[in-house]
Order: sequence, then C-alpha cells, then structure tokens
Amino acid sequence: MTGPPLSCDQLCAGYGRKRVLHEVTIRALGGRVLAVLGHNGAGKTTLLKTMAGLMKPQAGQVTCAAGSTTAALRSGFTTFVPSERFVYPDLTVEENLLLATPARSRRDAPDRMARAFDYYPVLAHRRHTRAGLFSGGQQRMLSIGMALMRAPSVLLLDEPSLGLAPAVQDHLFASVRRLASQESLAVVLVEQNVTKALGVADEVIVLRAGRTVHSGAAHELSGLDRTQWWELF
Ligand SMILES: Nc1ncnc2c1ncn2[C@@H]1O[C@H](COP(=O)(O)OP(=O)(O)OP(=O)(O)O)[C@@H](O)[C@H]1O
Repeated sequence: MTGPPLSCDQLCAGYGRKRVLHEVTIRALGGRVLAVLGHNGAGKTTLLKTMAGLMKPQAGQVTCAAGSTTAALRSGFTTFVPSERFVYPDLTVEENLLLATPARSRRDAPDRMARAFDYYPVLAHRRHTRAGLFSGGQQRMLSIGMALMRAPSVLLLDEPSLGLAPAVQDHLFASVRRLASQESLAVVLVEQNVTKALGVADEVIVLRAGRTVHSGAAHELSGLDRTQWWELF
C-alpha cells in the first residue's frame, strides 16, 4: 500500500447547508493512533463519519487507499465503531461476532474470533452469553470485537470510554494501543478523556468549532496543565 490508508485534505463537511468542519487535513497511518480532541460540538463525530463514508464532504476530500470511502466501508477496509453501544442484545457473543463477519470471509471467522478473544478475554469466557446481559464496558469490547471480524485496516472509534468505569477505560485504551501496534491498524480515536487519549496516541488533532487549532505529536501535549489545556481548547 502506498500512501496513508486514509487521509483528509482540506475537508469541509456538515449537515445540509450548515458547515461544521472547516478545511481539516489529517492522515491516519497504519500502526498509529491519531487522537481527535475537542469540546462537545467541535465536530469530532462529523469528522469520523465523513472519513467513514457515512457523510459526503462539502468540499475538500477524503482519500482512501482502498478506493471510495463507501466502498472501503462496505468491504471492511474501514470500520466505524459509534459511541452508542451497537450489539444485538438477544444474540450471544459468538452470534454477534459471526453476524459482523462478511459472508465472503466466513472461513476466516474462527481465526478472527480467536484474535478478538485475545484482545478481550471476557468475550471468550462468556461467548455463549447473550450480549444484552453484558455490562457497558463488555458491550463496548464486543462492538470493537465485531469491528475486528471485518479485518479492517482503519478503525474509527467514537468515544469508546464514554460512561465506563476508570479501570474498564484503562483496559480499553490499552487494547486500542495494542490493536494499532500489533495489527498495523490505523486507529482514529475520538475522545473526551484527554489524558487517557494522549496516553495511547501517537498524533493528535484538536478541533475547535470545526477548525484545527492544533496538530502534532501526542507527547508534545502531555505536559500541559489545565490552564494551558483550557486555552488550547
Ligand atoms: N444530524 C445533524 N444535523 C444537524 N446538525 C448536527 C447533526 N449532528 C451534529 N450536528 C451539529 O454539528 C456540530 C458538531 O457535532 P459533532 O457531533 O460532530 O461534534 P462532537 O465534537 O462529536 O461533539 P460531542 O462530543 O458532543 O459528540 C454540532 O453543532 C451539532 O449540533
């Protein structure tokens, strides 16, 4: 693969005539975690959805190594995990994972499932349990496990830690880091939890009202105090 798996160039996006994102340029690279930070309403989810091909750019472009963003989403090259827990509550863990596997990849399902279980052992222990009986954290892990069944190259994660206890958040963030490093996945991580996101990210972009106010290496921001953060956001 030449070039980044997914990138945005001068991307503008929004809803109807309303423009939410203004000329955002980023690159998601294999094996790296790009954190997207910013206050509520800054445009983080809009950015992810446009990168995923769920929304069309109003101007600028999203370039995907696998072709159009919609084709990449359909083929599983790009996978979007929304902040709402999206699992089938009446199905078991195994059934949820199988349902997420593209029909053409059914033969690979056992290997992919083993890999998801490696990242989230609780899913293996409770593989015959209905997902609706799971805690919020376990459902979030199952959502990411379902994304892995598509063997993606790009993982777009919208606020994976939302509403979870700190210890569960730590486990999730550690798994995100491992996923990028071990699977050579390009991870784009939208997060409100700045400290934890910076702990696992390689690069960071900060959005304010849909505009990039900072982009660079994550370690450059890890030493900022609260006042400096407030000024940046
Ligand atoms: N479906 C929609 N139709 C119209 N406006 C929308 C829609 N979804 C979001 N917006 C608006 O777009 C702006 C950016 O929203 P977005 O959800 O991308 O921000 P965010 O940074 O992800 O915020 P949060 O952290 O609260 O999810 C907000 O002003 C929001 O009200």
